[in-house]
Amino acid sequence: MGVEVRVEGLTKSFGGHAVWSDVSLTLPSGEISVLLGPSGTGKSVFLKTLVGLLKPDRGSIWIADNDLPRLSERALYEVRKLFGVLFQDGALFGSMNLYDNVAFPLREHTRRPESEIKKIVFEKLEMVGLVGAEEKLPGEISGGMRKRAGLARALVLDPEIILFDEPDSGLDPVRTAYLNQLIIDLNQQTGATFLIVTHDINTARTVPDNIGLIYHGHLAMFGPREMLLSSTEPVVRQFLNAQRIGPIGMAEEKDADELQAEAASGVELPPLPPIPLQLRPSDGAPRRAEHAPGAWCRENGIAPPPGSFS
Ligand SMILES: Nc1ncnc2c1ncn2[C@@H]1O[C@H](COP(=O)(O)OP(=O)(O)OP(=O)(O)O)[C@@H](O)[C@H]1O
Repeated sequence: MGVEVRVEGLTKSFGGHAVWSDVSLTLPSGEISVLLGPSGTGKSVFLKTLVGLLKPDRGSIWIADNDLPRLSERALYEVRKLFGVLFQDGALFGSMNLYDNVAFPLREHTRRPESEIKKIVFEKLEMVGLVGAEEKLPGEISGGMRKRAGLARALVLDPEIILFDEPDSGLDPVRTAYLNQLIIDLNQQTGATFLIVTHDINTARTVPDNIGLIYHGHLAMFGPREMLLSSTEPVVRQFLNAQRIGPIGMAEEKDADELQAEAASGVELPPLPPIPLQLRPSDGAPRRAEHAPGAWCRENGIAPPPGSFS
């Protein structure tokens, strides 16, 4: 029912260039965490490193008493079964219909009879609302349906940890809202630990229990949602409120001259917007890891922006 993932001092580079260094964070068991960051800061690399597709230069990824980068190939193969991954485009096989795509991990990794496979495939297709589309090829359905099919496939081995790489990319706002609700409902049903990489600020503000921000080769901040949504730390504040004013420039970090010019121009950031309530499961029940709205702010003596949690 979900496991904790503890990352300690993780560093990854390609050809001597560090993508990010010394990343430490804990994904609490059964909770939803979101990872944000400007394009190219290595969020996808982080997901691939977590699941063992890329090897870090340094650091640990602890799941119970297994340190993933130090496991043998054989042991890693077993631990990988704890993960379900939804890749950006759904990563479906174009020549297979949705049924066979979803059945694929079961046929590859288990010896279950076809009758049992059928039962599981239909259960997962039902969870993502795709019963009736099982005969379709990926090329015959919309992008949103492909994401849901990829999600059904990610769920098929009953993972304890689910990683989502930009589940909302290419979706319109309405489909994104439906997908976010589906993510909350799946978290409620499965109790798995979720990590979502997204660029969608509305998703980041309403879906997770925790938020992390990667910027300029390091983890700028990771913690409870209310901590980041009430933060006045310049990078966090700029990114989570989608502002141009702040340390993050068009392509990279602004230099000192640019920041000075910005300060001299007298333009100020607008006040922090109210912190919204977290999305709840469709049946209106409290989330598994629900913390009372405003509890983190109260416990830490932080006044939330006016109008929060209403
Ligand atoms: N296998 C690889 N070999 C060499 N460089 C790589 C490899 N994979 C990723 N990179 C580099 O690592 C950096 C981070 O890439 P990544 O795709 O993780 O960024 P991202 O934060 O997910 O970006 P986006 O938000 O645009 O999807 C990029 O500069 C990319 O070119």
